[in-house]
Amino acid sequence: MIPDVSEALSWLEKHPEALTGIGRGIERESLRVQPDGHLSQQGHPGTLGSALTHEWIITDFAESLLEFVTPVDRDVSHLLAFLRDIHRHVSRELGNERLWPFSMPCIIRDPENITLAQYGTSNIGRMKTVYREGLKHRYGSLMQVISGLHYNFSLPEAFWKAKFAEKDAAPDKDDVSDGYLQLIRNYYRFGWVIPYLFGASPAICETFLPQGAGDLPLEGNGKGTLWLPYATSLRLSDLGYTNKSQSALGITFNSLEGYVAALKKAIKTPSEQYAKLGVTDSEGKRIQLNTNVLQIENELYAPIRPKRVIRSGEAPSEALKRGGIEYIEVRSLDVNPFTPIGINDEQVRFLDMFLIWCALAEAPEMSADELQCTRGNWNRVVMEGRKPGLTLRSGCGEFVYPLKEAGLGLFEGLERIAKVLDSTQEGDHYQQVCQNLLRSVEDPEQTYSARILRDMQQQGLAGAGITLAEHYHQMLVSEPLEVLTDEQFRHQAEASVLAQKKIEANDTLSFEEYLAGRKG
Ligand SMILES: Nc1ncnc2c1ncn2[C@@H]1O[C@H](COP(=O)(O)OP(=O)(O)OP(=O)(O)O)[C@@H](O)[C@H]1O
Ligand SMILES: N[C@@H](CCC(=O)O)C(=O)O
Ligand SMILES: N[C@@H](CS)C(=O)O
Repeated sequence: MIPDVSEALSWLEKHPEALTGIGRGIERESLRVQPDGHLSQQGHPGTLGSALTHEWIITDFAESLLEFVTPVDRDVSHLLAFLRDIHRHVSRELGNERLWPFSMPCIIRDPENITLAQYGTSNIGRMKTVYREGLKHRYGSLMQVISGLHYNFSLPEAFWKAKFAEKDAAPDKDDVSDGYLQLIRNYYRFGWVIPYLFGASPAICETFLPQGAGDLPLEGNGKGTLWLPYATSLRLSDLGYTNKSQSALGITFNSLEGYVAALKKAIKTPSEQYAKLGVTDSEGKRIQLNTNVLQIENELYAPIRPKRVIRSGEAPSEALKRGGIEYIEVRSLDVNPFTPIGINDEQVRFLDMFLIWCALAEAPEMSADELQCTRGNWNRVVMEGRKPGLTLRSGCGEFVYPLKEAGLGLFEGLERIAKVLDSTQEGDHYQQVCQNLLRSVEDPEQTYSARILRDMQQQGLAGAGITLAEHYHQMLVSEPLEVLTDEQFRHQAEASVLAQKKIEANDTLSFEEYLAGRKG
């Protein structure tokens, strides 16, 4: 089931320089909650600046759903210190509010109390809020306040030069795009290892399922916390931040042209279901940007996305067409509850190794149906990944491969990559991470989901969340800033407010003209 990458590994071992300069960026989401764990009803704190234009501190779906974004970084410790400084600064500005430490939301009795994120009166600001109105009507606000941790990753030019060394010319943007598409196809085939190791949403609050659990064999503590005994990431299940109907979009990753064409088609294809909602409500207020399957390209909820930094007004797919794939966005990480900042050094280093492995392993082209078959392994892992003897499948075949064997096979390759990565710097951090995570492959009860489930069963999800939120708050507010300064945060907040005002002052089109002119 696990492809043999020894040939590719041998060229990598000859070119350790190919792994110097990996680019990384993190987006961490977290709900602002009241001390009792209920969702904040306050607006985005003014001292944090504008959520529309701030470089590091924005909001996702809801006014209370913070999102912290780090710039690209090539040093793991600096990246995590930057992210921690953002958490330290924001925590100091929250007053009696706290940052929810889990992916699955806290106690939300009435989803109507979830205020959509507000971005001011400019056309782009109004568009972002109408987009969220559409998400609310299409998927419901409860799904949209699930918090994720997105890991952005790029390989250095030296990697592509070594990989395409047999070509007489230096690799061009099409070679690099094809290399990232190979990585993405392998991510669909083997990325289930991420929720297995790091999934941290085995439980939910019963308020998350107002319509009930259907035929899911959920267990509970009789006090509002529900779980599946072997679940790893309900966030990635059909209960969570996914949309089954999107599998019909025919998105494939065999060529960049094919991917872009399918994405552009999806934002132009009317949806009968969403047409029934209408574009405006009975009072003429816009309730979605349009009635297409995807309102904008961001609405494609894929576990991984090919990306290029966009220019002002450019759609993500247009940036990809312009310059090819620049980096990839891994969207399958739950918020890690064992650290105040949602991700730790071990996860960053594992992802480095795994994504390099995905870029090396052979990855035959995959049809939309074959991509859909890979969901089978992901669904098994998110719903019951820790079940003893669980089996996975290769392609669309039978479920005959024990997860443990597949995991051990994968780690054989990762350990060779770890040695190359460690050879480029001090210490044996990457090899240590492999050794530590192998314990979770051998024993599912060492995984993140097993560990946090025990806490949630004992204290209840809300109780465990409130305790952790308070503990992390006290920790963060007591720590001095490490790589940023108060002055930089003050400047960022002021500059973001001025930038928003400038956008609002420079609008020339009406809102409807602006929407009509948007490309994605
Ligand atoms: N070359 C790169 N390599 C690795 N990470 C990158 C690279 N370029 C940008 N990033 C990271 O990607 C992330 C981009 O996040 P940002 O929210 O700014 O854009 P986005 O993800 O396109 O927006 P949205 O979240 O609305 O889709 C940042 O963390 C940034 O550091
Ligand atoms: N909150 C979503 C991501 C929102 C977005 O698409 O950026 C998640 O859980 O990952
Ligand atoms: N970030 C999510 C919710 S706003 C999206 O873009 O769809």
